[in-house]
Amino acid sequence: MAAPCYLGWDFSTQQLKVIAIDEQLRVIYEDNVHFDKDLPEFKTQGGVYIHSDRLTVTSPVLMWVKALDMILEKMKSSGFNFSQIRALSGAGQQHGSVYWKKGSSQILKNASPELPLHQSLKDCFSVSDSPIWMDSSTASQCRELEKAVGGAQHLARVTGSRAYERFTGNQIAKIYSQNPEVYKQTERISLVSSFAASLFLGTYAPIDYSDGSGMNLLQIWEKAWSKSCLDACAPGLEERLGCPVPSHSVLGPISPYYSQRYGFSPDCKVVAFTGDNPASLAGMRLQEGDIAISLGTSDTLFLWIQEPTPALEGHILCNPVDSQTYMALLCFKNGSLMRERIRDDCASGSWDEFSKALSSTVAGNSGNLGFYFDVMEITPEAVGIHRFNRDNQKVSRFPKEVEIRALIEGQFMAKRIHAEKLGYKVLPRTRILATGGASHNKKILQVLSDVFNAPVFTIDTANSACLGSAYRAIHGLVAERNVSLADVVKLAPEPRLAVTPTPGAEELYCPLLKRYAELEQKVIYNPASSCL
Ligand SMILES: O=C(CO)[C@@H](O)[C@H](O)CF
Repeated sequence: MAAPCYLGWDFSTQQLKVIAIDEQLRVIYEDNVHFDKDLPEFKTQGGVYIHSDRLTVTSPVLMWVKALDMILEKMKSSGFNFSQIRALSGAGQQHGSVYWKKGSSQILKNASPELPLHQSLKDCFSVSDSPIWMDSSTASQCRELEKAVGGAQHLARVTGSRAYERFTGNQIAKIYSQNPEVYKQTERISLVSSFAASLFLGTYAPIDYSDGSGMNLLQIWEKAWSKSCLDACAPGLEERLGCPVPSHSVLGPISPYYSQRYGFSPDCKVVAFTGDNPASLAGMRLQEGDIAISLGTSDTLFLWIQEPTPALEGHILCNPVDSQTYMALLCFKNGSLMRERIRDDCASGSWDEFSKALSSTVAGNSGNLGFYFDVMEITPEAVGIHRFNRDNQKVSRFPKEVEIRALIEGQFMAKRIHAEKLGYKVLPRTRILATGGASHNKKILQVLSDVFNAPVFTIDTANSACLGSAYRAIHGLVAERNVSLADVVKLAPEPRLAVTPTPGAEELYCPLLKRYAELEQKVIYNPASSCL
């Protein structure tokens, strides 16, 4: 009898990934299909089409279907034993949407095991190029939605976010207004995550609460669609979306298509798919009070929050592993590219010199503060470089090592301030899980630890969404018995402790954080007086 295993899928922007883990959570198989390289017939760049208006960004839905066919064939020819899979779950890039044409439910249900799925489903989509998260062509729909429901702050309070161009409700509103006939021909609208789950289920899979929180349509407290938001986007939307479900739901057994074509056990369960960031929270095994910081091109914060306060920045989502709590997502666009530019200007392009500068300057930088936004920042909406001395006077430059510390302290103080604005509280048990390029630099992590007054652990999250999906596949089988995800994955490798806060850090940074928040109000982008 083959040892049971669990699959985790990640339908991300550039590739489809799969990971198989055994009962001891050891990875026994992983594979991927890279859209540009392995499916060149679709001619995508980075898995997407950037349209001539530079605002519209889409991906061909049949490419995602064909990638699944391809990866399953690769697994089959590698001799993978599909009959050992007890459950599977997955993730999809958030906010993207898939439009199923009238009659497709029957075609999906009766797909012949003699054919690859992409051949059976080739006429099933009323929109062949799905809008995805990189799209920013729906500014007018965002304004209309906020107006229809009582303003940006009210929309944030109800759905967890103000209106964002990439959010699905606004994308659906654009399709309805520009192609009413296409919308009429559409019997079901999925997110990328629930579309992927549908392929395994052989019928339309419901949207889960967590990924549904990225649509500007779901009431995150009641966990039900907001009628006023639905009506503001398009008529008859509720029946096209179906009812949302808890993210740990077992949706049903895998479609017979997979048993007949690949040898899956008919008892293999499909657990609701979710968004890539919620899946990463599961993969990083975040617990209440933890913060995950991905220090990448843009810096992303995931927070596990009990009592969130939705704000005009950042996003509050239903928590994918505990439907009584929430997760927050904060994106900071000026991340590693900003750090590299200052490294080049002030440390001759060397991280060693950059680190030495951090060691040679005191925590708190003698009261010097800086805001570094080479590109328009998301959190907050601001642009440019703004430096202030200890007396809050604007200055045009800092000595090189002061500039380096002002950048790093400023980036991390902004993260703490905006996390606390969303209701996050640094608790005695708070852990910071750092990942991404800069998480290999201990001097940078020491500043992070001091600003948050919390220990920093490093964790490799290359496949966190995939791994998190495999963890959620296991969790789905026991969630109804109130077993927490943490219990299910306690055998997983622990994050490694990297640094702890310097004694006295909290007393030093508390007043600085207050000053930083006040000065930030001065640098926020105001189109009327753009020359600050
Ligand atoms: O838009 C985002 C989150 O709000 C991105 O992180 C996408 O989920 C990436 F696929």
